Amino acid sequence: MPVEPPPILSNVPGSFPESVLRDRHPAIVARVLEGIPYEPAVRERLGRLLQEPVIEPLPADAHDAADWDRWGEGMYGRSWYDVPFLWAENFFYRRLLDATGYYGPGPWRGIDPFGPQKAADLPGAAELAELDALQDLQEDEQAAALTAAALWGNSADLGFRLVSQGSHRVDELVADDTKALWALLRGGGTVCLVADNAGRELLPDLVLVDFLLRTGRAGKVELHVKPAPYFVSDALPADVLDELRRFPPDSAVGQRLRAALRDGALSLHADPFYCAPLTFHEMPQDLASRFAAAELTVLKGDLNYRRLVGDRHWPVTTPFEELTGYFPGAVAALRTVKSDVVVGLGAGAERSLPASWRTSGAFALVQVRG
Ligand SMILES: O=P(O)(O)OC[C@@]1(O)O[C@H](CO)[C@@H](O)[C@@H]1O
Repeated sequence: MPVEPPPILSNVPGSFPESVLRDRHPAIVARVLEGIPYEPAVRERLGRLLQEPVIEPLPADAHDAADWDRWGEGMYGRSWYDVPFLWAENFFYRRLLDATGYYGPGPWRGIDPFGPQKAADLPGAAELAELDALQDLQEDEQAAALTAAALWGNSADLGFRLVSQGSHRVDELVADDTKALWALLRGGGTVCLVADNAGRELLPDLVLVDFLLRTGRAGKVELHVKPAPYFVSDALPADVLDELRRFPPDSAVGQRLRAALRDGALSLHADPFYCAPLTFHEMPQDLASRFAAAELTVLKGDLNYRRLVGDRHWPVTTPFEELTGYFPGAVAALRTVKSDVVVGLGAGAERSLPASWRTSGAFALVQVRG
């Protein structure tokens, strides 16, 4: 295991993490307030969260206050910019839920602050039809098309699109282990798909799940989603159901997915770990056992990648296999590059890439450790 470089903080002027805290978080709050007519007390709490000079802990009576006391040891009372970026982002979303009363006893309990944005981004008939049509292709062509669709779907996250102007199509793969990925998917065992965003990313993910089950490449699929609203568009169990309702009643894909949920070939999981400020190195035993038993675990998205390799200043040439050696079982990352952490590239690979390649969302990677 290579020597660990320091964690990424947000206090470097002009850096990507600084821009997330300074620009993206206020934009996220503004969009939440546009979408839901929250009462004045909620609006005030959200305003105060954005102005907070130093990080305040959760109220002592929050159901998970003890967890956050532990995870946040040494963080409270400091500037949001001076603590690890991964922790700061995670706690921002937890505090946003606290401010909106998501876990409270009042009327806003269980209301997804990002719900209106997610609803507006649900796929339309054209997108569904396009993916449905893939069934007519040869199997290996379907596999390739679905990998690409699941990959570029990841560039559609709503937090990213709030501040990004560019195109959301992936232009180039900076690492492409697609062949190795499919070589691992022949056995009919269990595949864990750790999903990322709802809407335009979850749709190809679901069609991919159907393909895996339909072709016998997976005997079972576990679809892992977030237990609570997180990073704006991250998928919750309710989002999976919303998405399934988008398939027309006569869609064979939709029918098969619903049947797979009913008979257990497809199962949903929403472990609290997925909203904790931790990396996969600290995953709970239940998840570790599931990943160990799976033929392959596919991690979708930028944040899962950061949690897989560690949100640190890794040189890009750090071998992916070494950093993921601790992961219990074979693992694949399918990710549009939308933050600074990238490993597993060849020496000099960066030279031909534009300066903004790590954060533009125009580049992607498929990396596998078998
Ligand atoms: O995990 P996802 O949805 O692919 O991306 C999440 C993201 O947009 O949010 C973080 C910055 O706030 C970055 O990790 C990344 O840019």
